[in-house]
Amino acid sequence: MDNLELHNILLKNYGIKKYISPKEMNITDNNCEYLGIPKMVLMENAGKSIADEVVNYLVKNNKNKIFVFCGLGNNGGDGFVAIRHLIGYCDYMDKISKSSGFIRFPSLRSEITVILLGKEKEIKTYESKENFKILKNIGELDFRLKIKEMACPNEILKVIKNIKTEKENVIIIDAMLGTGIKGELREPFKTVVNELNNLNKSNNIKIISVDTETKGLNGDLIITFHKHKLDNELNKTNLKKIGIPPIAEHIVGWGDLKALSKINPDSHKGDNGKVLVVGGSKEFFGAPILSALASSKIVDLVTVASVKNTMDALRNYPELMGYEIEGNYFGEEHINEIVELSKKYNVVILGNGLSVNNSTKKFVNGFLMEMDKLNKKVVIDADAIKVIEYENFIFNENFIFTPHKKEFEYMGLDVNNINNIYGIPWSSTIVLKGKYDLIFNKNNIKINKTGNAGMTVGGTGDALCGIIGALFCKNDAFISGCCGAFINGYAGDLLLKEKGYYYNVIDIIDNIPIVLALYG
Ligand SMILES: NC(=O)C1=CN([C@@H]2O[C@H](COP(=O)(O)OP(=O)(O)OC[C@H]3O[C@@H](n4cnc5c(N)ncnc54)[C@H](O)[C@@H]3O)[C@@H](O)[C@H]2O)[C@H](O)CC1
Ligand SMILES: [K+]
Repeated sequence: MDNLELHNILLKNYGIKKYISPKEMNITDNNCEYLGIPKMVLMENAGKSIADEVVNYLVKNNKNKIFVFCGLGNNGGDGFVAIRHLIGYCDYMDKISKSSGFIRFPSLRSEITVILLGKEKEIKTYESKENFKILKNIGELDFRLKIKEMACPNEILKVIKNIKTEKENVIIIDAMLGTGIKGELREPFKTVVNELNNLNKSNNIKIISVDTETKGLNGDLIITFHKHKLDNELNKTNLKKIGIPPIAEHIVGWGDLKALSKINPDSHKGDNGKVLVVGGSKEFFGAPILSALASSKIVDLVTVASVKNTMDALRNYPELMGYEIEGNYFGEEHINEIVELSKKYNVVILGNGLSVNNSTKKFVNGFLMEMDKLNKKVVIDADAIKVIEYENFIFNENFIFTPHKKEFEYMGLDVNNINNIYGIPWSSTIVLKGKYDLIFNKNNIKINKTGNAGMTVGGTGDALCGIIGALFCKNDAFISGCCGAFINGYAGDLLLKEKGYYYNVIDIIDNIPIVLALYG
């Protein structure tokens, strides 16, 4: 069974998530674009679904004045689209004679007032800017559409005071903030939310929120998209599908890379990650160096702990540091010193070129026991996977395994006998390599399609570990596994375009910064 089939089978086992976090929604949104669905299309679908719901509300409750408070992000953009569709329900005549053969639409007899809480030039995204421009084009000619750009709380207070005096029935649409909110509410949003909450006491006013209620707002109805958001009260939320395919939540794309923690410009040496690579042996002295080179493209400090042969080879790489152990293989006698050494690093990458024998078996099992106690983040690859005694092994959430199919079977998990994968018991993250990489743990599963046949060249697994280990310094295991697989494969895809299949792992490693610059 290939990983694509396995993914489809396992997906059923994960079931459908009812809620989605803002971070997951953002990743999904961006991965829709990766799948080829423009954000503009999603915004159009979202805005139309708002308008349809508002019109229903209008007809049922005979409301006919609308005030839309819009933010500067895509929540505001949804608001702009909704207004355009609401105008589309308008007609120029108050009465429509039967003979004219017009179908009776719920006509909005009076105006729609749009309050942009800022200046047009402050609107953040392309799709939002474009939709605001369209509204201005319409507003110039259709006097029922009044557009105001306001940032000063006092000006806004005047508008809200006028709403208070309205005799007619009013709908207020909250398109201020959605899933992009960060931290405590800033002005002028804070004033608006407080005033709208006071306003909402009168029964001729109803408040409808786009996607989520702006923090602190207590409205009457929320129209949310694609999946329920954790903060929304379900009993006043209508869920609208806007054309996001389920796979958008399960494909690894640039949306995942955009969600990686960013380098802090004021950081000091070591703040952006320190990786310790524990691997190598008399025969296989190069593998840990490849892993370390890949990590060194992303983090500040990388040290290779290994045997003399590796140290000799390491001299050619001044960007890497070395820690030499006695003997030709890691053994029980090395556990304490490497545990001590590991305390200075954020992540340990274990296994590349370690060799499979009794000595390394004792080292790996004893060392991982200590890593579990220290809650240390470890990427476990290749020979380390082969020597772990799984029967009483603790798969904790700080471990990432990077097996190919054969190594996966060492873990007692045969892809052709998936029953023992169902109900995955562990918190650890697995990156199951293949034509399609599967990244999964007990909560999530994603599939990565970057990469090509040129990646069969030696060392690409070592490079993958290095990337994952580096990302793991500042990110959680699942997103590190996903992005590591994406970056490694995408680096290979760039080379395929440039050189055909004839590239090696050093070419891949050199391409890591290019992929991160493109999407990170
Ligand atoms: N996910 C989807 O499939 C779709 C989502 N859409 C809508 O997009 C918003 C999320 O848009 P985003 O631009 O990421 O964020 P917001 O518009 O919610 O807010 C960003 C905006 O707000 C400012 N801001 C952030 N924090 C604060 C704060 N504490 N106080 C004041 N201002 C704040 C920030 O500077 C930005 O200007 C989602 O909810 C949906 O409505 C798509 O349009 C349709 C598909
Ligand atoms: K909102």
